[in-house]
Parts: sequence; structure tokens; C-alpha cells
Amino acid sequence: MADFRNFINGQWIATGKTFENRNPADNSLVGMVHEAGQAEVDAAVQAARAALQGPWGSLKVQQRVDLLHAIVDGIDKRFDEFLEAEIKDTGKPRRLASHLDIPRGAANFKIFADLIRNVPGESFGMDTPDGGRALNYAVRAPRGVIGVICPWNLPLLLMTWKVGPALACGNTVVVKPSEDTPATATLLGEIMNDVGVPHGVYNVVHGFGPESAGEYLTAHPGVDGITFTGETRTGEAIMTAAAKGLRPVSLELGGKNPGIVFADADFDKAVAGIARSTFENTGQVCLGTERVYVQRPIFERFVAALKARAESFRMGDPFDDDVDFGPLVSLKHREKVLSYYEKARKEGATVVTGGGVPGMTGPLADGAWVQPTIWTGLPETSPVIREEIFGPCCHIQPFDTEDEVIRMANETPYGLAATVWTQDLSAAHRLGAALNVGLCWINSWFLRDLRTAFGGARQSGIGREGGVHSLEFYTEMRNVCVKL
Ligand SMILES: NC(=O)c1ccc[n+]([C@@H]2O[C@H](COP(=O)([O-])OP(=O)(O)OC[C@H]3O[C@@H](n4cnc5c(N)ncnc54)[C@H](O)[C@@H]3O)[C@@H](O)[C@H]2O)c1
Ligand SMILES: O=C/C=C/C=C(\O)C(=O)O
Repeated sequence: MADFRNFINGQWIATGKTFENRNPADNSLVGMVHEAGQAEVDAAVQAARAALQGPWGSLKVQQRVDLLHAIVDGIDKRFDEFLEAEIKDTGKPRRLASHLDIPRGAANFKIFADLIRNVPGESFGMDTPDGGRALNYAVRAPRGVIGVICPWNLPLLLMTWKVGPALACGNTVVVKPSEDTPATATLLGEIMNDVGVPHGVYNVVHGFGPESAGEYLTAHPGVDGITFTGETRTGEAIMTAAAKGLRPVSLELGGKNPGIVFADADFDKAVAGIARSTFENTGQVCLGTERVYVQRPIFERFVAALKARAESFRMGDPFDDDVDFGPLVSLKHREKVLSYYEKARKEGATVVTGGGVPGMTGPLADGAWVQPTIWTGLPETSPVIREEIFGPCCHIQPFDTEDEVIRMANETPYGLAATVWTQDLSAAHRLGAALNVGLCWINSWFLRDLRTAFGGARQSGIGREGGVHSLEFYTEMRNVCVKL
């Protein structure tokens, strides 16, 4: 049975308070997680502070780059261990975790190692009032100790998406993984020790949010900045905590993303694209589609085609390579998703497919399984269409004109992502400009160039991370003006 301890100053720290970690595929007990209290969080922050003033703080850029590449190699070498840990924690199929989660865990260190080696600086020469000259140049310094708070849907990917740039910029981190998925953040601690990252640079404290490690971390005065990925409501609580001591935040939050299909779209690609953006990772991707808008001439045909896709998924043991649809992350999250399935039914939605729990057999019968689900016939004001469900479900609404669908798509407090399918180039660019989101994919979805700005508008987040954009949060910029 696994024993998920805190990782503080390079040491594995047990506490007297543990909680269960269960495999959502069959609800079997994977191990026990040691909950960090105030003392452990304080020790982690102190260790991170000390590391800044130790060897880590005086490394040359190339030495940091070499260490980041060693972490990449370390993850690659233990790929199968990360894969097993992630699948047991989340229930996601091996075919997904092996192509997305674990490779991105390594890529998120590599991209920022490359960035800090090559990023250009900024300087300005100026004429001065006395007829002379002066030179201005920018200096970037690490922000300091960064609190990293992560969600459960893409645990390694989303944690390293923050730890990669934080370390590349010379910071130190205290990571608080989701209580549902402690495994890969813990395993990364072994890699850090194996490759010689100085103790205290990377720390992991386990626990929950309120009155637990999450809250203790965001409230700790020794934390210089907080990067958070999770629900919008949680983002509000973290931003409130960060306000004390004026710590900056980077927030990647919730969404209720539209998928828009025009009649002129490549039909088969649009069906495949919307099926992926709706059902991949059992609908537990923040960028995923829960609102589909299809132009009326192809509406009926599209609904039938997406239904066929949803009914073609193969559920089963996530370790089985033939399986392409796993459980939700927990029985608790399944209750939330099923409550929306019930809400849709009560509101009189047409249940095109799904709407319940599949009949799993053997040990899988105890897992957090739900049916992929498609609805039509609800008004845009329905909570099913307004609120984030974060499950394998979508509502399909017909539309007639471009203006009408832009209005409907933008009618949400969120603004994270959109996916648009059309072969009309001008329409594609008009939609890209008109949709109030941080990320708009045209004839594609979740295609990621890690140099691009990533983040949400409105209640989907604050700030952008990715490529040079990450420097804004993970460094402090100083302007030096030299009179010549
Ligand atoms: N925008 C993005 O890039 C992105 C990516 C993935 C997930 N998400 C969002 O995350 C949500 C699903 O993940 P989740 O259920 O883990 O989110 P969550 O907000 O419930 O929890 C996220 C993390 O925050 C911690 N936390 C909770 N309350 C806290 C508090 N008061 N103080 C400090 N920490 C606290 C949790 O323990 C967990 O580690 C969805 O809304 C999804 O849209 C967004
Ligand atoms: O569930 C949300 C997915 C977020 C993905 C990223 O942050 C990324 O691809 O960098």
C-alpha cells in the first residue's frame, strides 16, 4: 500500500494525520496520504526561503538549465512509474496518460529551460537633458517562494506547468497537490533528489483547502506569490488570502466553453473534434466543451453523429490499452455530475444518449463511472448550460446566424476556451476576434504550443502563462538606468 508523505527540504515527512487515497476505477485503496498541518507548511516555506539563499540562489543560468534537463531525463527514465501513479490516482486510460499527462510533465520543464537560455532582454538608449546619453536595461530577478496549488484532473501536467517556469526563473516552490491526486507530485520529489536539485527548492505538502495545507500555504507570509489552478470560487478565496501582504496571483480557473459548428465545416472532423473536446479525460478538462452550437442545416445530422461517437467509447480497466473512457476522479465528483444529469432530466431535456451510470461488472462496479451524455432542447438559461459540470456531457443548441451564435457563446461569466469549426477563413478570423475567451481553437482543440499565452478571461482566470508570458509572474523586472 502506498504511503504518500510530505516532501520538505529533501526529506520525507510523515504526520500523525492521514487520509485515504482511492483508485476511482474500482474504489480500491491505493494508500494513505499524510496531511500537512501548519507546522509542516511553515517548515516547507522556511526550507524554500533558505534554498533561495543557498547554492540554488547562486547557480548560473546554464547550471539551472542543466538541472531542468536532468529533471526531464529523470521523468523520462521513470515514465512507467509516473504513468502507473497517474492512472491509479485519476482512473484516466493509459492511452491518454501515456500521450498527454506524462509527456507534458517532462515538456513543461524543457520548454522553460530553453526559454531562459534564449529569452532576449530589454534596453533603451536615451538622450538626457544635459545633452548627454543614458542607457536603460531591464534585469529580471526570481520572485521568491512560490505557492503552487493544483487540481486533480491533469495532476502532473498542471503542477509542472507551474513548477517548470518557477524553477527556470530561479524561484523555489511549495506545491499543494489536490487531495484526490497526491501521487505524481510526490514521485517528482524523488526525481528532484535523484538529479541533485538542492534541498528546499521543491517541496510538497499534502492536504485539503480550507483549514488545511492549502489555506495554510496561501496565508503564509513567507510566500511571495501564488499560482493556482482550480475552480473559480476557490480562486476567489485564494485571491482574498493573497491580498494580505499584497502577494501576486496567477489564476487558471473554471469555464463553460462553447463548441461552434458551422454548416460549412468539415463534418467528420467537426464531429471528431467536438467528441474529443467533450468526452476526453471523461470531460474533466477545463478547456473542454459543455455547450455545443450547431448551425441548423446540419443540426439533426450532427446530433446523430455525436450520439454514435458517445456510444462507441470503450469503458473498462484504465490500464487496458483498448479502453478509451475512464471513470470520473472520485465518487464525490460523480455525485456532482449526476446531480446535473438529474437537473437536465427534471427540466425536460431530450436525453440523446446517456444520463446515468453504466452497468460496470466485477471490481469496476464500485468505481466512479458515468455514461457519456448528450442533451438537446433546454433553454440557454438552464443551469445545465450556465454552470460548469466538469463531466462527459454537453448540450447541443441549433443556431442560424453568426451574430446569434457569438451572442450565445459570449453569454457566460466565464471566458476560458472555445473551439470553432468552419471552412470559411474570414468567418474563422471573425470568430477568433469576437469570442471573449483566452484560448480560441479553429478546426482544432487543445493543440498546444507552449510558447503561447495560456489563460482565461473574466471569471476563468487572471494572468497568462506560457513562453515569455510566464516571466511576468515568476520574475520581478527591474529597470537600471545608467548615465553615460
Ligand atoms: N483554467 C485551467 O487551466 C484549469 C485547469 C484545470 C482545472 N481547472 C478547474 O479546476 C476545477 C477542478 O479542479 P478541482 O476540483 O481540484 O478544483 P478546486 O478548486 O476544488 O481545488 C483545486 C485545489 O485547490 C485547493 N483548495 C481548495 N480550497 C482552497 C482554499 N480555500 N485555499 C487554498 N487551496 C484550496 C484544493 O485542495 C486543490 O488542491 C474545475 O473548475 C476546472 O475548470 C482549470
Ligand atoms: O484542464 C485544463 C487543462 C489545462 C491545460 C494546460 O494548462 C496546458 O495545456 O498547459
